[in-house]
Amino acid sequence: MNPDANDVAAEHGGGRCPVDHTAKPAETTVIPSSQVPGPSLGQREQLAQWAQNRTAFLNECKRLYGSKFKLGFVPGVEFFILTDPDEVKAVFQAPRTSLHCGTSNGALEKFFGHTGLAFLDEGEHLARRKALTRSFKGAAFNRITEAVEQITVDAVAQWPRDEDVDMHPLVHRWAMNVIREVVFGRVVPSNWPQLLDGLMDLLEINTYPTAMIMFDRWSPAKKRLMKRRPGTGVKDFWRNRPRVDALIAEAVAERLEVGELGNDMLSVLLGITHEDGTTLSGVELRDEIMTMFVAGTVTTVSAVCWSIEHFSRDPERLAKLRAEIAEGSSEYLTAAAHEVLRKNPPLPNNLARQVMEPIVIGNVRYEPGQLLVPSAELMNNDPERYPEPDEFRPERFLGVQPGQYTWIPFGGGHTRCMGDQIAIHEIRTMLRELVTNVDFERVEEDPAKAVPRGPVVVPQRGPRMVLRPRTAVAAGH
Ligand code: HEM
Repeated sequence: MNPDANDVAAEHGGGRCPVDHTAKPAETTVIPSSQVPGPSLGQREQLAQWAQNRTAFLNECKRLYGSKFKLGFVPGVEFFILTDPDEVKAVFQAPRTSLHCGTSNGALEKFFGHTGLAFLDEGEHLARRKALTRSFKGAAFNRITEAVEQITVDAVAQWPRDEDVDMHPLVHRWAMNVIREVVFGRVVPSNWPQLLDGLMDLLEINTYPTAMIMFDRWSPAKKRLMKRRPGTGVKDFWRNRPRVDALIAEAVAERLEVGELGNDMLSVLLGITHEDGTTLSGVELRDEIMTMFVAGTVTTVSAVCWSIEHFSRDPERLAKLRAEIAEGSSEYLTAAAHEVLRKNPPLPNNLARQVMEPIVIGNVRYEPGQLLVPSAELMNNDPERYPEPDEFRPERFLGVQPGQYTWIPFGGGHTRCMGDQIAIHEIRTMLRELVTNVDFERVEEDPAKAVPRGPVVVPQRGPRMVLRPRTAVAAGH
């Protein structure tokens, strides 16, 4: 039996805990998930509303139905959107056998295959994640964060000045170079320029609505048909994927020849053995490497682009950020990174967990096959927690750590983003380098609309900017 909290407090010489832990929790009636409210609109209409203005649709559902509601915009799939921090915590802490994460990542299968970390569950996920931790923490983390500084200085120095540019591809190439460091470390493959171009071409599919369709699962006949259909990006995707696969295989073969192993991800992957003693296959290596190049870039790029969007529209806060940086402090910079991830979580509603065995969360019993979705978008923008949530206001996070179950851009539990600290470092480093060296001149007056780009949400058209060089005096050199 667990010791009573009061006994523990007394044993450690503390006063009595003000909460009576012996009190029985109030009886709650467990209801079946069929009783969770939700719009009575048909599937097509829900999908149309989601596609037309997802944020408004979700906010309206929350207003009408409360902190959790049911949506059914995909035939045969019931989504339960959750926004109560206790219920979100219960989802993140649920046993691995009750809720699966991997099985609900189908739309990304076309990039990652299904043997990478994001697709694994239960024991396989645990083992892979444990092995990979060495390439994210400790000495590896220090190596990566040091490299991010140089990669960022080099990138910003090369970005065009005094011309109208779309920031997205520039930021994306920079983020790819960071993940190159995570994956390959100091032994950069000799085909990296080709691999970088191939990855950028492959991810162009994210600019089409097709990106979130599971077209990998189409029949060969449908694949042939869709390849001929213009404006879907599918043909180019299928042309680019084997090219990228071959370049990754070449890079792996080169590493095996060089034989140098360290704490980079490829080294760690090459050292993994399955229970039967076999090492990871070429497909498994590819899937894991692709997981990093997709999961670790599209998200960070979204956050950096939103940071540029917000600061380019807010001269006062930009001046405040610059003043702080000039003083050698970084509290406001960190608060800005937290705020951008609050206001514009790159993955607004992508934390789906599939119910594998009946589970009670809150007062609801969910059934196998249903999808539980903690909504980062709704939670991070709750006006009771974050007054005037539409305002970009880094001050909210000055001296305040974001809550583990109320600020969830990185998800949570055993599948919480592995690159969260790297991502925060990237956002901070890029923001600092940019605001120190350039002035932003907006090409478009109006605030950028939030538009989907594959799994993430980004500012429409980039944002587009003219980067004006700051004079040495203005930059504080
Ligand atoms: C702002 C940037 C980023 C955001 C918002 C973000 C967000 C997320 C989210 C929401 C998840 C799913 C978490 C869950 O299911 O609970 C995830 C998973 C993951 N992310 Fe990130 N991510 C970012 C950057 C990165 C970076 C830079 C890397 C790699 C260096 C990375 C690697 C991963 C991996 C490997 C997973 C799968 C974890 C697992 O299944 O165990 N992410 N990320």
